[in-house]
Amino acid sequence: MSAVISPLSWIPAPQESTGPVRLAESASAAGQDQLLTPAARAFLAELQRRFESARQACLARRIARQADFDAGRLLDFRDDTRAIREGDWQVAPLPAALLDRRVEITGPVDPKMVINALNSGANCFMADFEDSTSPTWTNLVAGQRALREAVAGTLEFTAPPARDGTAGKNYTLKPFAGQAVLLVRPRGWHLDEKHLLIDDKPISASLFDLGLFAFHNAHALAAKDRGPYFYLPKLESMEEAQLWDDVLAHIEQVLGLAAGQIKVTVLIETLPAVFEMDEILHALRRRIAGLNCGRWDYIFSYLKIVRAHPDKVLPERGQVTMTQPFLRMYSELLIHTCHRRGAHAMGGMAAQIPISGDTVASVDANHAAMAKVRADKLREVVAGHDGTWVAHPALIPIARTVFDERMPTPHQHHVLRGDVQAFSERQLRDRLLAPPLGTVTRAGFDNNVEVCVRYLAAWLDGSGCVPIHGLMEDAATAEIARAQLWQWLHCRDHALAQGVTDAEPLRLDDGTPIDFTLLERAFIALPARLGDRTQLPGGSRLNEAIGMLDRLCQADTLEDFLTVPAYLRLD
Ligand SMILES: CC(=O)SCCNC(=O)CCNC(=O)[C@H](O)C(C)(C)COP(=O)(O)OP(=O)(O)OC[C@H]1O[C@@H](n2cnc3c(N)ncnc32)[C@H](O)[C@@H]1OP(=O)(O)O
Ligand SMILES: O=CC(=O)O
Ligand SMILES: [Mg+2]
Repeated sequence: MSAVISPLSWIPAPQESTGPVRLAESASAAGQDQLLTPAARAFLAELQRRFESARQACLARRIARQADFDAGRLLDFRDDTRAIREGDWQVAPLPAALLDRRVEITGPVDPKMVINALNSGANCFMADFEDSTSPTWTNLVAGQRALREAVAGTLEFTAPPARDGTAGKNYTLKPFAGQAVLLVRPRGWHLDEKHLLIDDKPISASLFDLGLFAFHNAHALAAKDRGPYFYLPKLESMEEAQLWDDVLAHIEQVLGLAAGQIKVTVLIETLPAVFEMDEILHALRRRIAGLNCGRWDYIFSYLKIVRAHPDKVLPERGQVTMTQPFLRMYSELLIHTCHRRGAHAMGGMAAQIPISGDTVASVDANHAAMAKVRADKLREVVAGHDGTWVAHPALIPIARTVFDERMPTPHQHHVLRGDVQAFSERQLRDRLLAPPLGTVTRAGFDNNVEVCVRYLAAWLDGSGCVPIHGLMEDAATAEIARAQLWQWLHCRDHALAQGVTDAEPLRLDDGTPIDFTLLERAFIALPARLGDRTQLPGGSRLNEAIGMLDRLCQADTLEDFLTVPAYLRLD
C-alpha cells in the first residue's frame, strides 16, 4: 500500500509520575480493596500517566471539529487517509469464539444480570459499563467483582427474601461451554472516574473500566483460549482508535499476553466515525473483530454534530427509525466496509422489550412490540449484518430464528454490497447527511420531556437502564430525547445567527411554536403523566431531574453529554 499518514505523529508524550495514587474519600464499596490492590492501582496509574495526554488531545480535537461544524462545515471522507480506504488489506483472522455472533445480549453488570445473560443462550454477552450502567462507585465495584467471579466460574447470587419470607431465588452459572462469550464495554473517552485519583486527578473512566477488567481477568481468559474481548464505544476518529490500539498493545505487553490476544469490536455510533470506518478498522487491524451499528448514539451524534444546521433538524425520535434512508445508508456502508476487510458487521438494538400483563391491551401491545423486533432483525440479516443485539432474554429466540433462517453460515462476509460500492464518496456523504422528513407532535415533545426526566432520575439513583412505556431507555436513547428538545428550542437562534432575519421558531405539526412556554407546559403536565412517584425508579430524584433538564434546555450551548453534569451529582 502506498504512503499512509502516521496517525501517531500528533500524540503528545506521556506524563511523568508526580503524585499519589489513591482512592477518593467518597470511595466506599464492598470488596473495593480486593479489586484495587496495590498492584492493580500501579497498573492503572501507569496506563493513566502514559495515555492521558493523548486522551486529552483526542478530546480537544473533538471540540475543534465541532467548532468547524458549527461554523458551517459539513463532514466528509478524509483526504489524508485516502490510501487507507483505497488500500487492499484485511484485519487479522477472528478467533473461533467470535466467529458466530448471531445473537448478542447486552445489559448492565449487576450479578443477577451477568448470570442471566451468560446463561441466556445468546452467543455473546456484552457486559455494559456504559449506556446501561449508572456509574455509581457501588455499581462499578460490584460489576467488576461480578465479572471477575464470572470469569473464575464462581459467581452466584441470591435474591433477597420475598415480603412473605419466602427465600429468594439462587442464581448460578451454567458450565463454561454453554455460556455466552463475554465481551465488556468500558465507558467512553470523554468520561472521568472520580473515585480513583492519579496524581490528584481523576483517572479516565475508559482506562479504569477496561484496565481493571483486563488486569484481573486476562490470564484466566487466556487459559480458556479467550482473550479479554471488548466493545469500544463512542469513538469519533481513527486517532481515537489508534489510541485504543496503543493502550491495548501496552496492556498485552505488561500482562504478558500474546500480541493481538485482546480483541475489540468498535461501535460506530457517532457521525464522524461513519466517515472513518476503514481508518478505524485499519488502526486496530491486529485486533478488531468487527464494527457495530450503535444506532441510538449515532442518532444522538447526528443531532449534536449538525446542531447548528437548521436544515438538518430531525423529526421526533419515534419517526427516526432504521428504515429512514440516512440510517439505512449508515448500516449498509458499515456492512460493505466490514466485509471488504474480513470483519463482522454487527447490527444493533431494537428498543422494544416484552410487555407483561394479561389484559387484551397488553397482550396486543406485546405482540406488536415483538413484531417490531422481528422486522428489525429481518432487515438486518437481509442487509448483510452478521449478528445482532437484544436487550432482554425473551428476545433471543426471535432474533435467533430470523438469523438462523436467513444466515446458514456463521457469518456472511461474502455479502459485499456491490450496490454500496457503486456510490461515489460524494454520493455516500450526501446520503449519510440527508435528514429524514417528518414532524414533531405534541405527544412526541411531551414524551421526550417525560423520558428525560424519568431516565435521569433513575440514573441518579443508580439504575442506568429502565423500561418506560414498553421501551428500553438507556443513556443513548435518553440523550436523543434531551438533545432533540434543546435543538428544537434553539433552532430559531441558529437560523438568526446565520443571518435569516425573519427566522421563526420550529413548530409542532399543529402549528404551535416550539418555545419555552411549550416546555413549561410539558413540565406542568408531568405530574399527571408520572402518576405515583414512589413506584418509579429514582422517584425521589424526579425534582432534581426536572431542574437539570430545564437548565440543559435553557442553556445557550448544547451540553455534550447528559452524563457529564449528572455525574457530578452521583454518589
Ligand atoms: C443503546 C444501547 O446501548 S443498547 C445496550 C444497553 N442497553 C441494554 O443493555 C439493555 C439491557 N436490558 C435491561 O437492562 C433490562 O432488560 C430492562 C431494564 C430494559 C428491563 O428489565 P426488567 O424490568 O428487569 O425486565 P423483566 O422483569 O422483564 O426481566 C425478566 C428477567 O429477565 C432478566 N433480564 C432482563 N433483561 C436482561 C438482560 N439484558 N440480560 C440478562 N437478564 C435480563 C431480568 O433480570 C429478569 O430476571 P429474573 O426473572 O431472574 O428476575
Ligand atoms: O450503544 C449502542 C447504541 O445504540 O448507542
Ligand atoms: Mg451507545
